Amino acid sequence: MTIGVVGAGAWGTALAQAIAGDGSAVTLWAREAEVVETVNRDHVNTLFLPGLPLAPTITATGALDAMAGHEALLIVSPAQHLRAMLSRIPVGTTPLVLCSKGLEAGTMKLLSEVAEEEYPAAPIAVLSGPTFAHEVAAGLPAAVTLACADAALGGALAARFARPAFRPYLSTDVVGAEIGGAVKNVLAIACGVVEGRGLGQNARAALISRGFAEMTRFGLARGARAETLGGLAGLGDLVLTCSSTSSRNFSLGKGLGEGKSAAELMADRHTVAEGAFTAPVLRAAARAVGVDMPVVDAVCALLDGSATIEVVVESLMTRPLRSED
Ligand SMILES: NC(=O)C1=CN([C@@H]2O[C@H](COP(=O)(O)OP(=O)(O)OC[C@H]3O[C@@H](n4cnc5c(N)ncnc54)[C@H](O)[C@@H]3O)[C@@H](O)[C@H]2O)C=CC1
Ligand SMILES: O=C(CO)COP(=O)(O)O
Repeated sequence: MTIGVVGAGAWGTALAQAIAGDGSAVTLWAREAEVVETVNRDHVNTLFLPGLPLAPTITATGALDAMAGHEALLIVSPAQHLRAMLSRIPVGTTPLVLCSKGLEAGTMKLLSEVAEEEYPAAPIAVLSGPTFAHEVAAGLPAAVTLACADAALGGALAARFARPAFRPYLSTDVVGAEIGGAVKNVLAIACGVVEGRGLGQNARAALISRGFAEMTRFGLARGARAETLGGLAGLGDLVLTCSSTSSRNFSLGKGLGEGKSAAELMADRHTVAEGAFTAPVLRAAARAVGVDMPVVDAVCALLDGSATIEVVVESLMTRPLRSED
């Protein structure tokens, strides 16, 4: 099965590197000419994954036409660019493995719904889980959820991607795998705020736990399975990104906690903090299905500057007492 990877940010590059780990050829589409040049000439992605030597069997291209003819395509564009990217690729019936995390602004759609709209004949899979790109690219052990409604295709893709240090677990719950990855980015911002403002380890653990309750409520309302949300793509990724400044979302929250504005923190960044884009979409999507997500609401208020951290913390802590489930 020949593999193409669309999007040469940190994650697309790390996935190409993992797949090329057994000597496989991988085609990597990059938007930036500098990335195409340095990957092909020096076997390094200077812009998004500097300092990590890449396999020589990775060939970068700036031509989307070159992505035709692969047996599977991994799509790793930022969520808000995914539809536009897909519309420019000759996909046809090629299986698409969605590796981005987010919801589409405007439509509130899951990325699998966007892909299905663009290419109704292409089978869709989702690869998601606790995976900092630099660790995967360095060959450190990691495990992911590989979700595909067609279990046989999911199994074939998982077998193609599995490496001694990269272990996919199978699922048929595409919706659950996607919702886990999209929601955890927003919750990671909240945990970063706790860190930046010095609100303590207890508050962070409470946020992870109550945030997971929100993820579960929303996920179940949208048809996800509880086991998926409690697995690698949900709880696993939530724990990872809520605990480390290696997470761009956590770091964004930390900056907010230190008193900087979202506009200041988002200006000039060339890497993506998906949670900032997902938060208002998720708030609207949750309201549309009648699900209460107070932590997500709080993150939205901090991002748009409509409430201070003190107000947000007080309102979370003084909500009417309720049962935990
Ligand atoms: N970095 C990580 O550790 C992981 C990232 N992801 C997800 O992968 C997706 C991509 O993130 P990264 O690879 O980290 O990106 P990145 O932050 O390293 O790089 C930014 C990416 O955005 C692309 N981009 C910028 N403007 C664009 C436009 N107008 N149209 C299309 N593409 C554009 C750039 O070419 C580049 O590929 C995100 O959804 C992220 O949540 C998932 C797992 C791990
Ligand atoms: O999704 C990720 C790890 O699984 C990466 O998290 P950040 O986008 O917050 O860096």
